[in-house]
Amino acid sequence: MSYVDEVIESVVKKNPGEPEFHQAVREVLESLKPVVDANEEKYRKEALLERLVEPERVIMFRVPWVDDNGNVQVNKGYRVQFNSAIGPYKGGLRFHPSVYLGIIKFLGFEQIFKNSLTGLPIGGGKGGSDFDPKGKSDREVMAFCQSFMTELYRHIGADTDVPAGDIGVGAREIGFMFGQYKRIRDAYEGVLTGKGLTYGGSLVRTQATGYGLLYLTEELLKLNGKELAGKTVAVSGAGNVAIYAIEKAYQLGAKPVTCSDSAGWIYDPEGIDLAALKEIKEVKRARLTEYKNYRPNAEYHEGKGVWSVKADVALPCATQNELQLEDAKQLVANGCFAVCEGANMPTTLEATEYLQENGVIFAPGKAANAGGVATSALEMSQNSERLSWSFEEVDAKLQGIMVNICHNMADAAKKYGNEGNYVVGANVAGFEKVAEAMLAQGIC
Ligand SMILES: NC(=O)C1=CN([C@@H]2O[C@H](COP(=O)(O)OP(=O)(O)OC[C@H]3O[C@@H](n4cnc5c(N)ncnc54)[C@H](O)[C@@H]3O)[C@@H](O)[C@H]2O)C=CC1
Ligand SMILES: O=C(O)CCC(=O)C(=O)O
Repeated sequence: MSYVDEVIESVVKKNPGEPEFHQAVREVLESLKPVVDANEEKYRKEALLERLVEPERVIMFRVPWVDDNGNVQVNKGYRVQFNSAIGPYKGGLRFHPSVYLGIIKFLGFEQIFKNSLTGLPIGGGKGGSDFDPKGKSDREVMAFCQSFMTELYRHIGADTDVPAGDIGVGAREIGFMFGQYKRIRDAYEGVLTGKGLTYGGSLVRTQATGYGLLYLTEELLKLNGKELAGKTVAVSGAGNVAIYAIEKAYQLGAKPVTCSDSAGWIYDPEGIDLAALKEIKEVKRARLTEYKNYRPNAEYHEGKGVWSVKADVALPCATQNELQLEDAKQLVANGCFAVCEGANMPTTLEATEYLQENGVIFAPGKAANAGGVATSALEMSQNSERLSWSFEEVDAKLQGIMVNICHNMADAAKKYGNEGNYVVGANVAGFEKVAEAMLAQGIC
């Protein structure tokens, strides 16, 4: 059995009941085989892969809070500090009822390579809770966030671990958590990113993941002799990533025609009405059923279905494993030629393989959605130097980072004999820097 297969087998055995974590490890390690084979003796001697798949620290805690009816509620809280070889732990917090340890571990593991790909000094971490902000009042969300931070504060800091947002955690939640951290620690520091602009946030962070996804998509299409302008785009999700992916798609001359939430999806052949979408999701925090009030001619369907629409480019921006084999088959049958992941691991392994085998340009999330965390790192830099950069300055840096990621992953794929396989390219390019740093720092 190869070294990679041994480690995958041991991860499955030692981490029972965590299929998403197994999936993420399998996807990364299998694509690293050419690098691992070339360095097997050294890596085995240092147990490099065994250390890579084991988080440096896992923190799990109780989050008690009182709801508007005076009842005590209890949620689970997590922070997985996965790898600090190249910088302080960095990665978002997810508040969603589906959160359990396996989800946070898969996200933290992915974050190691994504953060490395940005070229910035940030390690990998992720956290969250099974708390569901949906349907809660602002007071309840604040009570929860304050309780969450009352435990988390002792494990994080501007130079140790810097959380940010993810599903269910946006500007409102970051604000409540920042306020509580400051109060407990009596320190005004860049301990979280995605902060409001009046208290240390960076311009462009709100838009960064969606914008970055489109910058990379445009560059990757160019690299493959195609262009984004004039193309029809299918987008899933209706949150932070999806909204700003749609916005930038329009700016680059493409036409996004779909979006979705966990209850249903919209097909608007005229192109998604961005102002309506922002009002429904960012202001009213309502369901997509409301979209028909703004655009009576658009279609609303319950359940899943975005990938059945005819589109040239697909951008999954909702959640893990939302694009499955059957969806991939439909996309290919409808002539889709590129899938770029805005969400983390939205495409299953089988669907990814099918897309690649059928000549679809496929950009994995750890490259394609790295613009969010990259801009978070730019927020950290601004906080350290007590300065704020202009929108244009941050946006230009973001664009440069995404173009670099695109070329680095393409070059790495080519170097290891897998030209055009951007899954291999992104994983190898992200891994090489982390591996070198881990080896240089000894057994730790
Ligand atoms: N916010 C960020 O900066 C980054 C987010 N991501 C990833 O992008 C994805 C979306 O995150 P955000 O837009 O930030 O979250 P969000 O909370 O703003 O929006 C999530 C969207 O996905 C939908 N969704 C969630 N679970 C779903 C399910 N089970 N079925 C169908 N739809 C579902 C929600 O209805 C919502 O529209 C996640 O995978 C996240 O990890 C990746 C990089 C950075
Ligand atoms: O901005 C950050 O620190 C993290 C963003 C994030 O959660 C992600 O890249 O998946």
